[in-house]
Amino acid sequence: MTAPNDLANGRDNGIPEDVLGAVRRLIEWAGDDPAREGLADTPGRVARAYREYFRGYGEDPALHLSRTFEEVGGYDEIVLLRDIGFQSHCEHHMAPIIGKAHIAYLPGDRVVGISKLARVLKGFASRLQVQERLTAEVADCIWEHLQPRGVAVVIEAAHACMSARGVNTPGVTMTTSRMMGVFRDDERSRKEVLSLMGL
Ligand SMILES: Nc1nc2c(ncn2[C@@H]2O[C@H](COP(=O)(O)OP(=O)(O)OP(=O)(O)O)[C@@H](O)[C@H]2O)c(=O)[nH]1
Ligand SMILES: [Zn+2]
Repeated sequence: MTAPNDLANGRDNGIPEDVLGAVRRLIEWAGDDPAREGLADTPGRVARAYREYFRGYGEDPALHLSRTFEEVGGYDEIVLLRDIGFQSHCEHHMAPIIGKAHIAYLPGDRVVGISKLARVLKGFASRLQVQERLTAEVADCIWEHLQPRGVAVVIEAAHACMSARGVNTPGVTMTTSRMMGVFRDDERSRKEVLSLMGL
């Protein structure tokens, strides 16, 4: 049943009743009363939050790399976007993964607007993920669509499924990386990009 307040404000229009019902059932299963005043609008809020968390299923991150430009004054060194904060959700527990990414590439013929690298990250992060796949998907997408001479992606993140449950160990971060092209093949380039990342 749709909660009265949700009917009044109409914000749950378009959210399937079985989705609202599933959240109500989870609240009940956790031990609370989904009909009490403070929880009456919660299924709608959760459903809308899911739309935000998982908006990545509705987008193709590669499209962010379709607008490139050539005129960069002959610049042919590393381009690095450092400390890009992001959040995702682990596919095992649907718990938050919160961290930062460093994304670098060595341009070939074309460069991309720098915000687009963060958009690619957010697109893949807004899905159920494991950190290894997120890292690989971001690197592969840039490699394939920008055709640079090298790509380096390093992600450092904390997993709420480790800090807030299970092994209950806050303060742990996981680091993953994917190096492609010169950053994989050439030791000096790899060292340079890692040093620019502050690693
Ligand atoms: N490699 C990897 N593991 C992850 C990631 N996110 C969560 N995990 C782990 O996925 C594993 C799932 O293990 P299971 O034994 O199936 O689940 P569980 O019984 O809930 O495990 P615990 O978390 O140890 O309680 C756990 O060890 C998590 O820490 C990730 O991004 N990468
Ligand atoms: Zn997990």
